[in-house]
Formats: sequence, structure tokens, C-alpha cells
Amino acid sequence: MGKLIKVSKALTIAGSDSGGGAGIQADLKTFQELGVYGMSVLTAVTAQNTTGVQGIFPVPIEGLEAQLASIGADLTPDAIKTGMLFSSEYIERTAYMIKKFQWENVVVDPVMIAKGGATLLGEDALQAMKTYMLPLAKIVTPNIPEAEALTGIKIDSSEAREEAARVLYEAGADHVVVKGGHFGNGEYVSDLVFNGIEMVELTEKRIQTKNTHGTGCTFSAALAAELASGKKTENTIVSAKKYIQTAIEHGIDVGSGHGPVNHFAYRRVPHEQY
Ligand SMILES: Nc1ncnc2c1ncn2[C@@H]1O[C@H](COP(=O)(O)OP(=O)(O)O)[C@@H](O)[C@H]1O
Ligand SMILES: Cc1ncc(COP(=O)(O)O)c(N)n1
Repeated sequence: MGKLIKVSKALTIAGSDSGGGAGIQADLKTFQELGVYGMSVLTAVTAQNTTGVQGIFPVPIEGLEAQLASIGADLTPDAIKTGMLFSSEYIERTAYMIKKFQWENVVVDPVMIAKGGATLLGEDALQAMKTYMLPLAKIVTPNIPEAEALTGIKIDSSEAREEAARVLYEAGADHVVVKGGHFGNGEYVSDLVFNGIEMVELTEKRIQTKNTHGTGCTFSAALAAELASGKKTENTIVSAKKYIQTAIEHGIDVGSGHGPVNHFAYRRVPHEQY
């Protein structure tokens, strides 16, 4: 009999993107590329492609709970990421199950709106996200509109972004990453990282492309994969940033709208190692 290899396991709790660029598809591809065993719990199925979201079909809440129970009974994840959680009820149930199983290394990507403008999370869910998910988060990864919605702060300057990061930290997240994809359109894109002590900006060249579908999902999945592998939180943020940068830079030609990023690129294209 062959010898079994020990692997780290990562779980995504998110929506399905039929187009394969965002949601659980982006997450599982990223887990695989980063060498961890990927598992998925679906909150909703979206009919989606690179031009937009054509439909949203939630999984019944009992189905969400049953999937989480199946994982909990057999396959303890080394890290988790949450993506589209659909509604306040689904957020509460997810948080309850994470606590019940005492799962750690939770990355919360507070997905609210798809790139084309479709709403992926109800307004009523904002408070639930703050109350139930932020206290569980080792890392929370809002983009600018999400950080604005969660904090009520208009982010029109670096100071305002820092203020928002503080508010999210106070709400219970261990590390806050306010992503900068939607922050200006200069030569560089920077993500602000706050760990309760210092503010650090991670800066990369802004790639001029319309193919940014799934960037947020991919980034948070890379964080979960690296946490599952046992990296220190600060190091996971640096390497996840490299992963997403490489994936955007070496774009692929798929679909006629906002295409996906290249999940293979990090493994195939030479890059600095962390
Ligand atoms: N054009 C770009 N060039 C380089 N990095 C980008 C670009 N757009 C987004 N990113 C990076 O991709 C990640 C996701 O960013 P963002 O677009 O802000 O989030 P979301 O996909 O959740 O809206 C962040 O690390 C951000 O800095
Ligand atoms: C099912 C699903 N989940 C999340 C997103 C957001 O994607 P992005 O990473 O581009 O913000 C999406 N478009 N669809």
C-alpha cells in the first residue's frame, strides 16, 4: 500500500460562480495552486459570467448547516475563508458553526457587490457581518466600498482609510487589510495592513487591465491557503499579495467582459519566494 502524505486543508464558505473566475471556483483553484487540500461549503449558486451576474439561487439554510456539519465531523480545516455569505441569517449560522467546531485561522472577505454592480449581500447583513464575523476574523479583507459600508467612513484619503482600518480592528478582527484596487487609478496600487499596532502599506504596480474578476476572492483564498500551511499572519499577507499580483499581471483571455485572473501564473512564472 502506498504511503499517505500529510497535507494541510483549507475550507471556503462562499458562493459558486458558474463562470469560474470568482467565488468557490477561484478559491479552490488558488488552494490547489498553493499546495493545500481544498474543501468548499456553498452558500448560494450564482448564474454568472464575465459580463455580470444573471441570477442568484441560495442553498437552503439547512443545506448550509449540513455541509458545515459534514466537514466538522470528519475534516477539520487548518484555515477557512468566507466569501459571499448571502444574508444575515446565513452569516449568523456560519458564525455559530465556526464557533461550535472551534475552527481557527478564519479569513473574512466581506463580499457585498460583484464587479458589475450586482448585490451579493443584503443591506440587513452589514450589522450581522460586524457582530458575528469580525470577532472571528484572523484577517478581514474589505475593498474600499466594503470598508466604507462597514464603518460608515467615506474613504477619500489615506487618513480616512487608516481610520476605517482602526474601526474594523476595534470590531474584533486581528488583522485588517483594506485593499486598494478601488483606491484611485495611479501607477501603483496599495493595500493597507493594520495589526492593532502598526499600519503598513503593501504596494505593487497597478496593472492596466479589465480582467479583475475574482481578484478579491483569489487574494483571500491565498491568505487562507498560506495560513493553513502554517505561515505567520504577516507573511501570509505578503505572499498572498504576490500571488494576486502575478495572477493579474499574466492575465488570460477568457470571456468578453471582466475576465478572470490567471490562477496558474504563480506556480509557472518565476517570482520572488517568501
Ligand atoms: N489593476 C490592479 N493591479 C494590481 N493589483 C490589483 C489591481 N486591482 C486589484 N488589485 C489587487 O487585487 C486585490 C483585490 O483588490 P480589490 O480590487 O480592491 O478587491 P475586490 O476584488 O474585493 O474588489 C488587492 O490586493 C488589490 O491591491
Ligand atoms: C459567487 C461570487 N462571490 C464573490 C464575487 C466577488 O468577486 P471579486 O473577487 O471580483 O470581488 C463574485 N463575483 N461572485
